[in-house]
Amino acid sequence: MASAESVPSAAILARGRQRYLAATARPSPAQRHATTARDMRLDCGRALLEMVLPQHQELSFQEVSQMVEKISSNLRLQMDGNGKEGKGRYLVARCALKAGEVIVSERPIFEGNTDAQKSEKIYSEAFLEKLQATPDMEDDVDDCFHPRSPLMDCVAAVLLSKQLVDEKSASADIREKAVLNLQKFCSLCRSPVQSTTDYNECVEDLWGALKPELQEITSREELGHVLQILSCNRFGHGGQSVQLMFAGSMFEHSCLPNCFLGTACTASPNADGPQTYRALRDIEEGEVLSIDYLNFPLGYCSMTARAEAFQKWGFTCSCPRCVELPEVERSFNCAECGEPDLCPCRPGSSVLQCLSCKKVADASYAARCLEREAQLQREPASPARKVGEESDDENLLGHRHHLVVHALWEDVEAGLPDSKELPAFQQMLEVLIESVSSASRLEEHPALLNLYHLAALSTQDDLETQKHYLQLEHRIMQRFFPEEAQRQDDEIMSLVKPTKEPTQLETVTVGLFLEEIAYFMEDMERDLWWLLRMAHQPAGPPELIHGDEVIEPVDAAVEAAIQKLKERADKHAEEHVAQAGAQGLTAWEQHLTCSAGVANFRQNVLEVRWTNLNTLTTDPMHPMHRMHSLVVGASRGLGLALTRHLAEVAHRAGGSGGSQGRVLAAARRPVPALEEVRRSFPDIVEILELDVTDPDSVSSAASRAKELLESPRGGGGGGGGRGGLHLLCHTAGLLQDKDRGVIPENHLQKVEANALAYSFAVNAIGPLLVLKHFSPLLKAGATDQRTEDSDVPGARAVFYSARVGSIGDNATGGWYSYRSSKAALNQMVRCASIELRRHSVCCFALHPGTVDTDLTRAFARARAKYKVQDVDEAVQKHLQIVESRTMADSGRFFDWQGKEVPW
Ligand SMILES: C[S@@+](CC[C@H](N)C(=O)[O-])C[C@H]1O[C@@H](n2cnc3c(N)ncnc32)[C@H](O)[C@@H]1O
Repeated sequence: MASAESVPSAAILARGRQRYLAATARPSPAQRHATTARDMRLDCGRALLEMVLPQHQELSFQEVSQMVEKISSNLRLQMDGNGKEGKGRYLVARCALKAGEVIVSERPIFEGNTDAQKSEKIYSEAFLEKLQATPDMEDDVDDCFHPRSPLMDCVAAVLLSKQLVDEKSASADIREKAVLNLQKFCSLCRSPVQSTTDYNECVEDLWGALKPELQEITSREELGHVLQILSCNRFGHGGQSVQLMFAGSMFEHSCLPNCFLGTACTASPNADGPQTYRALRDIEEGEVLSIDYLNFPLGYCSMTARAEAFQKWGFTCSCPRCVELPEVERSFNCAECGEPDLCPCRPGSSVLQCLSCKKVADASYAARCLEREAQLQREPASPARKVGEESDDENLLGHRHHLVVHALWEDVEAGLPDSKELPAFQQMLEVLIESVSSASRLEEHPALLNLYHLAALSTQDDLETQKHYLQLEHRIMQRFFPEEAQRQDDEIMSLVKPTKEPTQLETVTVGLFLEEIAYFMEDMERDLWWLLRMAHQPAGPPELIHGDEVIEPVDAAVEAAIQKLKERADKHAEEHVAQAGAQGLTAWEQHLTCSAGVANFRQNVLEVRWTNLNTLTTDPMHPMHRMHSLVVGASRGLGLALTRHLAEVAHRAGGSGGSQGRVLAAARRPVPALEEVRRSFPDIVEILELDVTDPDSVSSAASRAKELLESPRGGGGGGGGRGGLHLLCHTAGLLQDKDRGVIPENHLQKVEANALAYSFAVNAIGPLLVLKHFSPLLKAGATDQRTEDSDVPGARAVFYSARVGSIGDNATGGWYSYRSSKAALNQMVRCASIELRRHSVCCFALHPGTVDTDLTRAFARARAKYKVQDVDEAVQKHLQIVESRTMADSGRFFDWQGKEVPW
């Protein structure tokens, strides 16, 4: 899977400019010093807008801030200096933000792509005959005059927008939008060091190529300014696109940024869709927000090289990486301990100190290292290869030195090598992974997504290692692109889960999914996809949509592929079918499982990469299938659905001799629907009588549960082992009970002491009593399932609370008893989480959303206002949330989408 590799402007911009613009620019030193960045911006700001749109006003700082704050309520715009000095405008967090959280999401004001939609018009109408691409120029889209250059496409977008403002046939709306975009565009910062004259040659060429009608609406000077704005603010996707953002252009730079441009490219690969900036780590309210203008691998270089790059933007970076931290990008091999950790103790220092053994290198060794570095920098040949070929005496550069890393990066970008070179490829990836973490001082970084993915692809012969990389990749995806992780999870799930109706799937995810298979199965991807669907779709395969085209999977080639697969499966059948059969797979799945490649795919991609969605349904080996759970409030609604779902999961996982999970369903009395579930799963489900308002009943239910979990199953089979409980789902709760006078009071005068006390008894005191009496069982279960990873809970307790119980979220008042009893429950969950943390029991509160149950049916208005979820789908989601919680989530409050709710 490709990572979301959008990078800020000047990185790519610098490349584009170097190739064309900078090459043609010949600023005289006098010019360079005569006009500073700030002078340019201020002195020419008004002039530029007047030039572009004579009848319109330049935006003031207040107007720009209001617009920015309207785009995202997380942002505040501030100004440093008086315009001639300081860093100009910059963004600040208005509130605390969590890592991965979206800070701002906006569409580009102007955009250009390699498919050059905008410039095509200008090219065909204006200068096609003058600037036709020759075959040898085909791929050279970095040249800004290439007909498919994204830079030229973006210039064209600006010119066409300007033309539109005066176009009588365009609607007022469209013209207004064009004006606003041009106003925003003209308010952006301009490339500081190079003045308009730097662009003279480029401007001249561009001007000469323009059709007279277009020349009429612009000027050479204006074109120069447009190029300057593009230079300073350009974002882009590799060499494929140029995007001009408005709020996004206000981020300042830091080499240790707290934000990143984090649009998962799989969500909208070609779209002029919104670009998303996210938090790279937790951010406090009032913190200055920054992104890395250079990104990895461009910014992975010496501090001096970075400083040179920043000169193009006219600033000197004063972040800790540029000023005080050891320069890890220039690591040498330590002569004392042999570790590759000897680096300048501060940026630019010639004193080298080892980060491992802490020894300072003697002056002569340091001089040899620095001399070797300088020599390699002067030599054009690849230093990584040179380093590999060095004699011991010259083997001075550490493997994380930027000269080595850049050469490795190039090799890795070339893609997976032949199988015999895979081990070396993995080593390269390991070095790059280490380098990203050490330079960013972060263990989890979005740049690792693609590296982990490649690492997983390159380890197909070692399932355990592959699993490890897929897990790491999935963690990065969830941390930095949570919505995309969820979207993929849902789509993959729909791919492997039986549904009644054939559905449509986007090729984006299917493509990723097939990429995995294709790697193992050569050209059989579409057929395999079809087979997988067949295996799970009683109603036959769905349509596969690619753009507007519906791909018909069933044809002669597919028939042949099926035959081929069957043969392959048969070959492995003897070894595998018995095992697959024991896992309860269908005949088709058995065939698929038997294929070594697909077995890889199933085990590692589905079971690991999409762990949390898959475990409960298709992975019989997952520990959650052998866990013992308790559902309190199991007689109806969510509790009943949870009981049924957990029982199905335990049943599907099969097992015997005590290895099968058990589900204890606690209810005030056993209602017919619950009896029915018990009858369907007699070895799994046990009903416990429990009234949360009666302490004795809770205590005896806990004793009974202990007996059941310790005793032989169903009076005969294996028992529950050490009598532990691994999951407690407390769903019992009360919103209204007319017989007891409990109503959602909308007025103080409707509050009644007895009703209030009863609400508290059911919603707050009851759950705490349940936890009091069942916590010994949870602790035992946690001891049972605890792993070496202290982040992974041994047992989990989820308490169904409600967002209306959040004090921070209460804007409308009312519902006194329900709100306050749920608030009390929240506090109790928090307290218990602290007490139970050291036992590895994770406790948290969950807002289930509006689910189609008896409770919500009584509230027609609420149902109309909120998305009502189907109860079975809802409990599956809840269990995914339960399962993906780590100990860090204990004592917190989440909603049904896994988003945190304020207390
Ligand atoms: C993309 S713009 C950022 C917004 C800009 N500050 C403004 O007022 O519009 C880039 C410019 O911001 C300033 N800048 C960004 N990061 C900076 C930093 N870390 N230190 C000083 N100036 C910085 C430089 O003038 C740079 O040319």
